[in-house]
Amino acid sequence: MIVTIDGVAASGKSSVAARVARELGVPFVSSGLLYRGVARLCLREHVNPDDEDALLDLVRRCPLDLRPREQGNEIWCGHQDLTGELHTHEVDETVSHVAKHPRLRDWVNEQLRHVQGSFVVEGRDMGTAVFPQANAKFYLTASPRVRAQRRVQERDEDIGEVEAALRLRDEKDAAQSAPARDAVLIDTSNLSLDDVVANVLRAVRA
Ligand SMILES: Nc1ncnc2c1ncn2[C@@H]1O[C@H](COP(=O)(O)OP(=O)(O)OP(=O)(O)O)[C@@H](O)[C@H]1O
Ligand SMILES: Nc1ccn([C@H]2C[C@H](O)[C@@H](COP(=O)(O)O)O2)c(=O)n1
Repeated sequence: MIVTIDGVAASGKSSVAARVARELGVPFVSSGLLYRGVARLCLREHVNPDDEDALLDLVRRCPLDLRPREQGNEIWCGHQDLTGELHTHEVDETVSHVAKHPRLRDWVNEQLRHVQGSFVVEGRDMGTAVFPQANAKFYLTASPRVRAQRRVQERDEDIGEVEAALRLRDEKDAAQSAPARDAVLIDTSNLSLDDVVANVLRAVRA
């Protein structure tokens, strides 16, 4: 069984996917971490994120390994665990540049399609481009203000700046972020995490 959870930035995709996967007893997979891993490598190796050929060369030289773990996914580059370096301001600013390239997206999608068995996967285009055959599809939204409020509880940042950055990332990611036609849309603005998880599980088990 494949369950896809797509949605806009900071809408709760990874928190919901992790909880739903735990309830279903299957792994959860975070596609955004692969894009974030490439952005991290770009910053480290001083590669231009707008140069697709250079990015493809980078992932050939420094292959990334996505490891689904119950407590969260990890991204490794050889013997180096990059996981702790993926949710920084710099990566947030770079990642949409990386994610706009079709051939780089093909590379990411190929890594994801190697995942075997049942799983819950989250991202932007999991229910559309990558796993159109999924058994259940969800698309999470929340107002930019609510998403910014949730983010500042995790990171000590200015709420206005966080909201502006989220709006900008939504715009940059819009091309690959349309909901699947058969996805259940959930506006989480006024729902707790428990409510969203319960709604998803109810629909999956129906
Ligand atoms: N329904 C909810 N109610 C309250 N807080 C929530 C809810 N959903 C998620 N959160 C909180 O909002 C924050 C962002 O959630 P999360 O990281 O899961 O979003 P995301 O969509 O995976 O983000 P990103 O796109 O940046 O990877 C987390 O602190 C999470 O605990
Ligand atoms: N399937 C995906 C997953 C992610 N992206 C891009 C867009 C985001 O800005 C970035 C980071 O993802 P997040 O951690 O916010 O889920 O990666 C994408 O284009 N397609």
